Order: sequence, then C-alpha cells, then structure tokens
Amino acid sequence: MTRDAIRLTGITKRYGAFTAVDDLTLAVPEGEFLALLGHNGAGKTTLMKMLLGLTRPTAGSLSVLGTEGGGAAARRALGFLPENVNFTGGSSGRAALRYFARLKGAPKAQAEDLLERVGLAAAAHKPVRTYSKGMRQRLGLAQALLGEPRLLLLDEPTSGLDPMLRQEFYRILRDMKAQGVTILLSSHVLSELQLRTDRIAIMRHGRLVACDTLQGLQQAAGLPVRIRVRVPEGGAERAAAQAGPGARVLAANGRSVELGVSLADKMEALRRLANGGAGDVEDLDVLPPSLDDVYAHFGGSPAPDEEVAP
Ligand SMILES: Nc1ncnc2c1ncn2[C@@H]1O[C@H](COP(=O)(O)OP(=O)(O)OP(=O)(O)O)[C@@H](O)[C@H]1O
Repeated sequence: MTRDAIRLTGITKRYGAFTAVDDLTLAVPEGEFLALLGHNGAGKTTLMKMLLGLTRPTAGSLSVLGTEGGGAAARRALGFLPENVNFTGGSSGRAALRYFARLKGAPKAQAEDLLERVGLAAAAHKPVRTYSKGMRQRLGLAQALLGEPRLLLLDEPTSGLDPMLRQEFYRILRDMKAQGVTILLSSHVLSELQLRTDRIAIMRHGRLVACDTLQGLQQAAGLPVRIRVRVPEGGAERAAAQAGPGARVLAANGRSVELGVSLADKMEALRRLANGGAGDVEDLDVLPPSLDDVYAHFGGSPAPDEEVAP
C-alpha cells in the first residue's frame, strides 16, 4: 500500500494578523512528483518551511515521512533546495559540498559523485563566489541530493537555469522519482511542469484552490479544447458548421479556422470533421488547454497590490 510522504491537515500559519497559509489540507503519496504553483506571496515557501520544521504552524497538524510534526527527525531524509542558494565564504564547490555532506552524515565520496552528476566536476576546485547563477543552482541541487533523501523540497529550483540545464535538471529528478523519491517543487515556469509532474497544486492567498492531475484540472476548469482546422480557400464557414452545434468559432481566416469545443463535445466534433465531405478538412490539430490557461482560470495571479503581507 502506498503511504503518504506528506500529510497536512488544516495547516495554518499566521504572522501577526496576516495569514500566510490558510487551513490547508493535502496528502502527497510516496513517489509522487507534485508541482506547487501560486503567485508571489501565495505561501509556497512558508509551506516548505513548515515541512522542514523551520517554522511551526499556528494551527493544524502535519506529518512528514511518517514523522508527526516533521522537523528534525525527518530532516535527514529530506533534501531541500532553497529559492536563493547562498554559499558563503571563499570555499570551492567541492569544499562546500563536503561540508554539507559532513553536516548530513553523508559519505565524502558522495560529494564527488554528485559534482559529476550535476556537471560541476571540472569547476569543483573553483571558489563558489566565481560561479554563475546556474552553477550555484546546480551546486544547490547536489547539496539537496546528499544522503539518501526520500523527499525533495525544491523551491523554484530552475530559475536562473538555461533551457539545456533545465532539461538536465529534470532528467536528474526523473531518476530520483524512478527510485521512489517524493518531489515537491514550486515554480513559476508553467510550461516546463505540465508534462513532468504527476499532480499540480495551486495556492492563492495561502489557500489551496486546486490539486489534481493536469487532465483533472482541465476538466474541473471546463476550459474549451481548441481544434485548429486547415480548409480549402473559403471553406472555413463550412468546416465550422460541419463540426456540429457544440463548436464555436474562435478565429478564422481563408485557409484555417480555430474552433472551441467542450471536452464532452470534443470527440463528436472530431468525428464530424473527419467524416465530413471529402476535401472540406485538409488537416487538423487538437490543442488542449495549457497549464497557463488552467492556472489563469484558478486565479493564479493576484491583483498587483495583493502580493505582500501588509
Ligand atoms: N517571517 C515573516 N513575517 C511576516 N510575513 C511573512 C514572513 N514570511 C513570509 N511572510 C509573508 O507571507 C506571505 C507568503 O510568503 P511566501 O514566501 O511563503 O510566498 P511564496 O508563495 O513562496 O512567494 P514567492 O513566489 O514570491 O517566493 C507573503 O506575503 C510574505 O510577505
């Protein structure tokens, strides 16, 4: 039976009169890759800090890797990559990682393996202060992977990474997931998450407003699927009519028409388009709602003056 790596029940965190996390209930099964989305100030980092035991909830209960209250007892099995990786002092990447290995009780040799794994072996002898943002981020990931973490908490880990490094970064996470590691990752880069995560949790003003698979969120949002149809010159209107009453025209020009249909009407519209009069439809693409669309639907972005605590 799958156990929950994280179990949060009615978790609330207040700073004075301000509520940063508001009555949040969520269970994350072991081995799941969960993305945590939300506007600036939504409460993502605060949630991670509570899971790490760095700050205590004002109300509610939490369990991390079977340890009630999370914190120190679970921390050895946690890997954490903070939003702003800060390695102070003039030490080299290798020395910094060995230092963290000692703190975590991980073997020194693992530091070498991880430097290799994150592509920093050649720069390991250089002072961290000379590292680019991407290199510091990779060193931060290596630090998070020290020991045998069973849960990774990654706070906006890909900011500052170029597209190649992002791919490499997600490849490493895929390997970790294959080993059964649970991953909670917060990010603002929605496009990179939609095909990589099992579920997506959306926070707004400290509250969990949605948590499901992308498909589940798409269904719950009831956003239209777009069907882009290529037609012979002047055939747009005919193709639109052919798609049936469930389809409405979103955009059209002489050679193509974009139709919006509900998920429930999608297959019927596709059948009608495919079976219609020969030559009416030359080609078609089906475009499901993107994570950006879903995120916007669930109110992912606050009004500009709502972003920070008063
Ligand atoms: N120690 C604190 N004292 C007072 N308010 C705080 C404290 N820590 C966080 N907050 C407030 O709690 C809210 C949530 O902050 P948090 O850092 O969790 O947001 P976030 O979702 O991680 O945002 P971002 O995407 O910008 O990193 C913010 O309004 C922040 O100003």
